Parts: sequence; structure tokens; C-alpha cells
Amino acid sequence: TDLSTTIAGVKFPSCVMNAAGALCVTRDELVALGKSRAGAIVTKSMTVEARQGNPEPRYYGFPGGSINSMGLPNLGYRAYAELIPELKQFGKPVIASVAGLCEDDFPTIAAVINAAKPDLIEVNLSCPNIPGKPQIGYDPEASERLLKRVRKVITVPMGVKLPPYFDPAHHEVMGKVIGRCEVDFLNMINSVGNGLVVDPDREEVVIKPKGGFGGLGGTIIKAVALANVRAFYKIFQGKIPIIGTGGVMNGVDAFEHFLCGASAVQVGTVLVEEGLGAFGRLEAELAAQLKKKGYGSVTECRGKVKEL
Ligand SMILES: C=Cc1c(C(=O)O)[nH]c(=O)[nH]c1=O
Repeated sequence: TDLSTTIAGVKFPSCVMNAAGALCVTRDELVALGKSRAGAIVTKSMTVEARQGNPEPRYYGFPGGSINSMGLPNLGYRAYAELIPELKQFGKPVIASVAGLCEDDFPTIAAVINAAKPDLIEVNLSCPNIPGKPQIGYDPEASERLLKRVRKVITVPMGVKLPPYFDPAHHEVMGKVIGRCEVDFLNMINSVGNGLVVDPDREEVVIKPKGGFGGLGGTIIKAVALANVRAFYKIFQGKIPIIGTGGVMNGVDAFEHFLCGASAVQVGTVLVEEGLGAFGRLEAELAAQLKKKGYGSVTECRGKVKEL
């Protein structure tokens, strides 16, 4: 079964890769991703200055998912610019995830990172965990302004990592914004922002930052992720490739993302909980599911989910 895929003209040896944030902050983590079965190396979203991130505990896994308020711990964009040439030696695409603490950070980072020639750049409009900073992706005007500014300095394929939307009216508005910004691929969804997990025995929240509020991931967000993949797949009639992220814990979850229109999937929670071996398991399970259903590749089943 062919698990390779192509996004914006870039060939991925496998359609399963890490989500920005999962096991991808340090050089060693990124090299380990290069040596693993991951279909790409996706960096942690990067900021201008290196950051320690939020106080711990800042990640908590539980049956069904995870909650995190990492606070953008990363090496700073200059360090990743230096690392990219080395990371490109592993025979798989390198996706540089660009964030920023303010709008002006994005073009600053994007211009220098673009010069390092990652295979693709993913603009993260959806970090939910910077205290006092609303998610850019929930502000269409700011999103459009920012995407147009970074598009001017990015010559490699440019994608956007979006937060979950919960209303078709928002899908429509963001669809129009994306349509005006020459976006080469989409990635949805980022974590479901500002959830709260409580430990009833200790009568406490489970993470320290923001009073315990954090981004949700894992099985519990799969239905939201699938809805967003499907909504934007339909808006763009499959013409803009979508990376499906959210709730992929096994091969069948991945298959559901492809049925809804994804061209590849990213995994976060399952990677943090299980480690890099998850890639081999996910690939085997996905291949088995495709075979069972009579599909020869993920491309064949893309967008094939039937309505009633
Ligand atoms: C870039 C920061 C993000 C973070 C974080 O570093 O807190 N967590 C997420 O779930 N999604 C993000 O986009």
C-alpha cells in the first residue's frame, strides 16, 4: 500500500508526521524525527528569541487526550535556520513552523527561515497559550494582514495552521481570507484552546499555567478536527491540500481524516504518550485499513466520505 503523499509539489515518503510541538524543540529531537519513520520533520513553532516556555507542569496526558500550555518553548528562529540544512539530509521534507509573539515577528522570522530553504513553511495562527494574546486565527482581519505580509517573503510552499472553528459562518469567512492570500496548504486543527482538566481526587487542576487552562488534543478532539478538515476541503473543492491534525491515535483515525479530505496527517498527543515508535504502528494500521477497504493509496480515498 502506498502511504506516500505530495503536498504543494513536495513529495512525502509517508503521509504520517509529527505535529509542530510534539518532540521537535531541540536538535536531538529533530534529528531523531529524521531517523524515525516520520514522513517529515516539523519544527516546534519558533519565535524571535529563544524561550523556556511556561512553568511546569504544563502538559498532562489522560485517557482520551491531553492538555498543554507549553508557552512556546523553542530555540529561537536563528537556531532553527542553522539547523535546517542538516535536517534536510534525512530524505524527507522539513516543515518550519513559524509563530511569533506579535504580528511583526512573523515576517521577520519568515524571511530568515525562508532563506534556509525548508521544504515548506507553516504559519501558525493558532497558539492558544500565550497569556494575554488571543489566537490570531480567530481574527480574520489580522490573519489576512499577517498572511499577506509573510507571503511576500516566503518563496517555498506556505501553509497555515488554523485553530478549530465551531461555526460554518467562520469556515466561510476564513475560507475567503485564505483564498485571498495565496496559501499553498492548510493544516487543521491546532489544539482546542483553553480547555480545563481537573483531578477530582486532589481537587486540583492538572497544569500550572493560566489557572489550568490549556489546549486540548487527542481522541476527544477528533470529531472537531474532522469537521474542520471536511469544511475546508468542501470550500476549496479539494484544490488546496490539507494536513489533518487532531485525534489521530491509530490507523483508522488517520483513515477518517483522509476520507474527510486530508492529504496527510500529523500527530501530537500519541507521539508524546507513545514515542517515535508510534509512526511504525500508525503506518501499519493505516496500510491494513486501506487494504481492508480496497484502496491502493491514501490519495485514492481522499475526500471519499459519503453523506447520507
Ligand atoms: C505555538 C504554540 C502552541 C502551544 C504552546 O507552545 O503552548 N501549544 C499548542 O497546543 N499549540 C500551539 O500552537
